Amino acid sequence: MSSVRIGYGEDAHRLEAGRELWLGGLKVPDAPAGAVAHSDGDAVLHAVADALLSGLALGDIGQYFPDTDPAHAGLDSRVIVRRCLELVQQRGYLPQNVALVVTLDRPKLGPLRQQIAQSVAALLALDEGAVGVSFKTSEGLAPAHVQVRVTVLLAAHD
Ligand SMILES: Nc1ccn([C@@H]2O[C@H](COP(=O)(O)O)[C@@H](O)[C@H]2O)c(=O)n1
Ligand SMILES: C[C@@]1(CO)OP(=O)(O)OP(=O)(O)OC[C@H]1O
Repeated sequence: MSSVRIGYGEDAHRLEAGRELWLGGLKVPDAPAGAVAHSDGDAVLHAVADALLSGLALGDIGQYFPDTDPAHAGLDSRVIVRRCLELVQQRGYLPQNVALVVTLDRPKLGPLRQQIAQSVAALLALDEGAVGVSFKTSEGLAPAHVQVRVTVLLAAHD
């Protein structure tokens, strides 16, 4: 197998008023709506986890954490990322850097950029500078929707 691999993941959730919005392991303050999901609905962490798995062709998070399993109701998505990282490490690989893009109309996430980068970096044992975080609006095309796309570079370790 090659010594470097690229992983790609994405996730989307419908947003509904009265729910919490979690992104990258952080609860977004004053969010007008949060994700409708079986777990905590953290689309950043779900996309990161899928990117880790896809880099080594290990499937996707639904196979490891089925949304039909009541045991996963309200699940803290950091648990999903930790498990996926473990699977990658067991195969001799470590993430090198992550690039993630969140598409969300409201609220503005710019003030949370550093905290999200730090949180994702800590989960993956990376420096904050190895996690690039971009935000986009949908330009009003999908106001009740959060979408996240993530790439990750994996490299074989000794
Ligand atoms: N939830 C969001 C969405 C976007 N931003 C920032 O706004 C700028 C413009 O975004 P466009 O989609 O209009 O290109 C850009 O700098 C984003 O970082 C944000 O902070 N929060
Ligand atoms: C996380 C899981 C499991 O609780 O469910 P959801 O929170 O609904 O999220 P989704 O992005 O649809 O991923 C599937 C499942 O693995």
